[in-house]
Amino acid sequence: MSHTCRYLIVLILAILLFPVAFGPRLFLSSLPFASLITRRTMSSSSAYSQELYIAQLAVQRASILTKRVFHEKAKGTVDKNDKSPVTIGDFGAQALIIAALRHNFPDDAIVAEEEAAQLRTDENLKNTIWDLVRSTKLDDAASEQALGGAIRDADEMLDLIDRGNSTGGNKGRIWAIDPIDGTKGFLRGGQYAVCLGLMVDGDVKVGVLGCPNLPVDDKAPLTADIGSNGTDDEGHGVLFSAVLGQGATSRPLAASSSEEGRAISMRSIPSDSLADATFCESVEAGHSAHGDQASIAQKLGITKPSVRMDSQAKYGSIARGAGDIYLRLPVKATYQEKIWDHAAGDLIVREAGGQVTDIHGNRLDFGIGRTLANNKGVVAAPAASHAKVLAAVQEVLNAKQ
Ligand SMILES: Nc1ncnc2c1ncn2[C@@H]1O[C@H](COP(=O)(O)O)[C@@H](OP(=O)(O)O)[C@H]1O
Ligand SMILES: [Mg+2]
Ligand SMILES: [Mg+2]
Ligand SMILES: [Mg+2]
Repeated sequence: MSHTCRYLIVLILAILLFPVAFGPRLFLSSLPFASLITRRTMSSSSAYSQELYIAQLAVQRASILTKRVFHEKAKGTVDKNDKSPVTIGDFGAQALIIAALRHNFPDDAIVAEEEAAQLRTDENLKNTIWDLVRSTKLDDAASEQALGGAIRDADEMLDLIDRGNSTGGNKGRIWAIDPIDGTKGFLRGGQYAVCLGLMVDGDVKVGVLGCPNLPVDDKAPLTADIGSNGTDDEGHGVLFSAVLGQGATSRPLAASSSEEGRAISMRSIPSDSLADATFCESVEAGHSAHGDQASIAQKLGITKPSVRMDSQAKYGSIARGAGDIYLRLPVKATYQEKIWDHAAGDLIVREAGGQVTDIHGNRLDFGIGRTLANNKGVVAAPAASHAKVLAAVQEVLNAKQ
């Protein structure tokens, strides 16, 4: 065999063996469809896998608490003169999530919606919440252990709730918590979400949404949901998750942590045929401008009526293709959206193939504090049609001026 021939054989062998030697991920990542492959493999060794695992368990545990609150309220066990049951759910869920984060990531900062001041002056309220918190556990002992187990006493619970007082910013690791998003939906037995996101240097890296009243089935048609008395059957309760660069998934909220999530993606609708699109918006007319949103839909040729639902369940729903567009146009020019109302949903939609901006076309800026002070409103749509939707938003808003 000639020298050149031997050289050629070695070269061919090296090319063939390269993927084996350096791992299939490296090989696959060089292929054009790599993002599709990595989207389906949120493996336990990927970046932020521990954060995702803990966030999912923490949201699952907090959702168990909120469901208990809903059903105890429905049975009339909460005194009418007491603080509202949603307040009980908010405080309890926030305490449980922060306990899990403090145990696992003690150096991380936390921005959470609620604070404990009210509880410190109301013994009755404090004890009601403490009763719920100390008795809410995950079924699986190992998972409960991973979250650090029980909170010591009611005073520690109050201190944990107040650990959510970070001012936020664009430095380091900061968790954003909305223990119950869509308070009004929760009270009506409609949609609500337990929301948790991790930002690193102002960029959302991990997002988890627990939606106890959404259908588990990703293909279930999106229906207006202003209240259904709290569904609590096998077919409801979904957990949406995303890690930056790794895609978005959904799985039953009641599933064990070992159950792999299903990859979800937004529906791809050609931007010239938006007539078939489904758009969703808040139930509350005070939270987004229904009139402007109807005009935008009309401009886009959308014929179906909007689907109104509370909370970040809207982000989850469009991310799995149950709807297509989420519009949240400001009612008052002075209102600043809160980071905990959007952090998880923004990432889940983007990782599912969507684009999320404000009404000016800017990405949501989570790095300037507890609010999205640099943004106005939200426009979320499949990436390919976002520009067209945004143009319609701006036409409608400009025509008002
Ligand atoms: N004027 C306003 N404009 C926009 N959002 C508002 C608002 N007043 C309250 N909100 C926010 O709207 C959230 C609910 O959103 P949605 O309308 O999509 O269900 C509330 O979250 P909470 O329910 O956690 O308080 C609250 O933070
Ligand atoms: Mg909220
Ligand atoms: Mg809330
Ligand atoms: Mg609130």
